[in-house]
Amino acid sequence: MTKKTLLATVLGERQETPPIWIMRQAGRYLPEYRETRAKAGSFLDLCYNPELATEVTLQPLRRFDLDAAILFSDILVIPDALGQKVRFEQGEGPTLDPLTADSVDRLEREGALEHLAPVLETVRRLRAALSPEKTLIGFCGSPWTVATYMLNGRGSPDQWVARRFALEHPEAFARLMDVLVETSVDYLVAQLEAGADVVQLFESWALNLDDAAFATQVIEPNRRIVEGVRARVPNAPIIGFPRGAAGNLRRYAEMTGVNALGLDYATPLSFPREHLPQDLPVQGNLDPLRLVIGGEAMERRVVEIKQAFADRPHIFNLGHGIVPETPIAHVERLVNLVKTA
Ligand SMILES: Cc1c2[nH]c(c1CCC(=O)O)Cc1[nH]c(c(CCC(=O)O)c1C)Cc1[nH]c(c(CCC(=O)O)c1C)Cc1[nH]c(c(C)c1CCC(=O)O)C2
Repeated sequence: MTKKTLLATVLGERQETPPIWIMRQAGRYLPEYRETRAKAGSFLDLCYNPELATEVTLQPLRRFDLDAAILFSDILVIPDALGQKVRFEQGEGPTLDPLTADSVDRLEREGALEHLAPVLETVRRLRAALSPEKTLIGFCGSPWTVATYMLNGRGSPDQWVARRFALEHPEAFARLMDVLVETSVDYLVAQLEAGADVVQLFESWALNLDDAAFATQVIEPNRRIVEGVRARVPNAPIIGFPRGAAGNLRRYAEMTGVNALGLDYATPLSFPREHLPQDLPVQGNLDPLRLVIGGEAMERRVVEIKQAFADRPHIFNLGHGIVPETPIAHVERLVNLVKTA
């Protein structure tokens, strides 16, 4: 049997050479993505089109020797499936009609999974198309991160509206977390049943929270998702990526029970050695800006990251998503360096 090295690493096996994938590896830095994207209509039309979503998921693997494919979709398909319609206007981030304390109870859980059926069809097609040594990664947004968009109606640098809502309307906020936890569990279980090997929880806005808010808004919902998924898919392999968690990283890993911990690029390379269990797999954490610049700025750091995490299971990745201005040649060089240096 052919081994999936990335899956094995999530499960705790250290590799001589770290496996690699790149957050947002299918995207606008690839001309073939922009071409397929133009055919699809809106961005969400692309997410809900199994044929085109399968195609863009596979595009980066045709160019680079990556060890995993990540399902092409978005974290905001969840609010869209719950009846809070999401729009992606050209050249802007996502917009939604903001949720209020009253409208939380009007979210429609029933039928949410049916709405997501095309995404699950994409997972099945990917499973069939991928060669057996490639790991297929499914994902969802973590409830707090998804809630920041649902409550504010768009991205915001400090998540002010959502942080305020959580403290001012704790009961409505708890009901919102319940809906998101339950829907996310159903969605991730369905992805695993459709053929995903691993799922990642994207908690992109785990920053700006005091440790009490971090416990209720980040740790507890993520813990409930891990528990809920594993109740139906025993030992499901899960990567948690709490971006910006900083001093809360260790507690996040311990209390949620994720198999592997995604590190953002602000996490010091000494952090795992000083603060995390020796056997905990980590993922990360090159600054995407170094991939844009390339040359020494990138190459030295890649070697440092590999050395710093060489004593434990390590999945090489960026510390956040790849950006559209990234030169393709730099991605080629990165993958080469990770595999050989
Ligand atoms: C916060 C968040 C979102 N989406 C996601 C997050 C968490 C990760 C992170 O923090 O980056 C996750 C995401 N979004 C996308 C993927 C696909 C899988 C992958 O290749 O990693 C994944 C895993 C595609 C996408 N999602 C989006 C694009 C670009 C849209 C386009 O092609 O026009 C892609 C390829 C759009 C999107 N989607 C979102 C925003 C804020 C934006 C606009 C910003 C931007 O344009 O880059 C919400």
